[in-house]
Amino acid sequence: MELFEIKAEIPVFAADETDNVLLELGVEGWSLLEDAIAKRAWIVGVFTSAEEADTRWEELRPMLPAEPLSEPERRALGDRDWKDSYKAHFKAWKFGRLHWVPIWEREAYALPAGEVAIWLDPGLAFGTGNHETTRLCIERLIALEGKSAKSMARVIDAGCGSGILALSAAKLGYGNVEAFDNDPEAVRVSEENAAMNGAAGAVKFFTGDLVSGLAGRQAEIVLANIQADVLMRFAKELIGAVAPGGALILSGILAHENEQVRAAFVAAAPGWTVEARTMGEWSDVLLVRPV
Ligand SMILES: C[S@@+](CC[C@H](N)C(=O)[O-])C[C@H]1O[C@@H](n2cnc3c(N)ncnc32)[C@H](O)[C@@H]1O
Repeated sequence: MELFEIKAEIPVFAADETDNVLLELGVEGWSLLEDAIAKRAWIVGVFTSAEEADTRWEELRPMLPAEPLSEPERRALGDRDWKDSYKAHFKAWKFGRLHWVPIWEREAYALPAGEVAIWLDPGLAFGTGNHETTRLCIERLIALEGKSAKSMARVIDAGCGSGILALSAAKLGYGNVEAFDNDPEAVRVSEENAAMNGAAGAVKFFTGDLVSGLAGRQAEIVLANIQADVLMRFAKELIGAVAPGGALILSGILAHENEQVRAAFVAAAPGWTVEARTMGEWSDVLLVRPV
């Protein structure tokens, strides 16, 4: 059965109210999509024909609590289950000798000899690598290769989402990788992804937040791709988890937030070196603790 998606951006301040309207009206076919990091929201409908999508949009539009920011975009999803529509957004990509590939492309994917694939099904967890915030972390992780003996170095992935960063670290040869998320569904997805990559024992995934997950732990590399305000709120815990000589990679930071995040961490970790880079509208911060 062919399906059609209709998608309109709405003001993020109206996201909760829009969700309530959908619930109260009991309207089927619509859902709310939020990007908490980018602070954007969309209303998305999936219907069985383009005409139905347009009719349902005309019915819904007057009931919305706020005007959409633009006219809706329409596209054919093709012959697939709508629950799997997230798959349309995940495209294989590579950096250095690592490739991140949707698991449903496993049979057909041509992996060059000597290169390494990480097969992923992110499900509803964040982390395909198609987002700049993940790529910034991966590029830092690869740039840090060779700075410490990987078999000995410890890695912590705070806010692991699909497990992409932790699994990448394991594939790069880091021998002691731990990863956690405060969303148990993300931990479940990460464990499934680990199993798909034959890395079930290579990474310890667990449910935890930035306090419980970091308590009593230190690593040579600590990765945290979480939004800026959360990073700053838990700066003490993140800094405390970095071993002497180790690195803290922070991402999920909009470029215009970078200065504020950097200032907060420099104040909390005096004497550490700090650098930052931007990718599109996103940025990272790398802090290195003196030995
Ligand atoms: C932007 S995603 C990053 C996922 C993955 N690490 C990546 O780089 O693609 C942020 C993740 O952090 C988790 N998260 C948010 N706040 C958290 C907190 N206080 N403690 C632990 N995890 C948190 C979210 O559930 C989400 O899975």
